[in-house]
Amino acid sequence: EQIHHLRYDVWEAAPEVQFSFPEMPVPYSCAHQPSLVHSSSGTNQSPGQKPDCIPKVDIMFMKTHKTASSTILNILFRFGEKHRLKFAFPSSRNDFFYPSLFHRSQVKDYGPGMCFNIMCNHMRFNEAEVTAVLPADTTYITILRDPAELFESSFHYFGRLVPFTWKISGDEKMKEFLNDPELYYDPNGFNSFYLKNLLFFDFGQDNNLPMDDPRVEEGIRAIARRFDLVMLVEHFEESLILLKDALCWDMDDLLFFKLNVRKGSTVSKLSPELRAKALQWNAIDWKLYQHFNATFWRKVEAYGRERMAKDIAELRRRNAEMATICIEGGQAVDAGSIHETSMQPWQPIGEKSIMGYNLKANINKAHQKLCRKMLTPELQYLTDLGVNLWITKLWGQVREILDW
Ligand SMILES: Nc1ncnc2c1ncn2[C@@H]1O[C@H](COP(=O)(O)OS(=O)(=O)O)[C@@H](OP(=O)(O)O)[C@H]1O
Repeated sequence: EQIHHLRYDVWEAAPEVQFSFPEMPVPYSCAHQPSLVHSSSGTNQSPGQKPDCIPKVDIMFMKTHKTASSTILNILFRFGEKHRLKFAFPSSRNDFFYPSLFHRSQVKDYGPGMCFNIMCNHMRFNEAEVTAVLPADTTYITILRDPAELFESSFHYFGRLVPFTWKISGDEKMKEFLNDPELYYDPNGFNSFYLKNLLFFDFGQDNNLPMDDPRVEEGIRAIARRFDLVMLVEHFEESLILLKDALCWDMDDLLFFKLNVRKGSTVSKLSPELRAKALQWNAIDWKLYQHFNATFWRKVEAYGRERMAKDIAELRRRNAEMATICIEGGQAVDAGSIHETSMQPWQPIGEKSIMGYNLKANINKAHQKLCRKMLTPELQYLTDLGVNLWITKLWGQVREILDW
């Protein structure tokens, strides 16, 4: 949930300032290690983990759009707090000036040689700049979603920020668009990337390439080379178990509630025909998804199907237990029914479709803090972690005044 249109109004109005820094690679982690030393003594090991398995704390999470990435962010925020890690955050807003390509100068408090452990906010990926900020052995992770579902979600969430959609008539705008995309789509149109190959664009690639352009394959290969783990929304729990394995984490670290979920009535059903059209329209993302779908299942295979099933059952049991402990009514509710403003998620323009949670009253002391963190939406959590989101807040206030 972002404020991308402001990028142009506020930031692009002034020429973009790109500082140049002396090259100073970050050779090793700067983590505070007490809790890790503790776990390496074997007292905090998950069953099935090697005794010398020390949690990895240097992590780059490429936060793609509409891919359950806010749920993963919440997991990373809690992990970072638990181990007192240093986040490379943006300043003044919740993304690294998306959709401009990432540059190290966008990192809050950045200076040459500075060491950060976790980078996880929305950005347009730019490998050379990202690797300049993080330790050399950082683990790179990301998540993809079926491009038809992603397109549907993005059309709902960002459609109004893409001016060429304004001329689409009727109630079923997405269907209308997919029936003849070329009639409406303008590759140079403002915010057009939200509606074509958004994943490929997020990875810093050109989302308008024809399929036979060699840069499509090259782009996919570059992502495969850089990322250690590519998760899939459709197999979210399997993805988390693979994450636990890749990072030597505990099951405790994976507990989550689904965040940024839309109410069912605002999800447009994709008929098989419409789904085929959405995949054809987002053909690069479909190729990307298929590639990493294959590597994903090879990883599951290597992990062991039975072991995976056992771990998923355990994760589900633990999550259900947490829902009973933390959530009033045990599930997400519409924005209008959320009592605390600090639990209100950011909404798309002109909508109140994103659901949120109410904390249970009288949660036992041992769980109070964890429950609140698990249910706190991204913007509020970022503020709690010390990011001053003045641009985001200003935009929120403008919207309130205009009743958007
Ligand atoms: N755990 C889990 N499993 C499966 N799906 C999940 C999960 N958590 C969130 N979601 C769905 O992800 C969509 C929100 O994605 P993001 O948080 O990445 O959105 S954003 O780009 O940060 O705005 C949003 O999809 P839509 O509801 O289709 O819009 C969420 O419902």
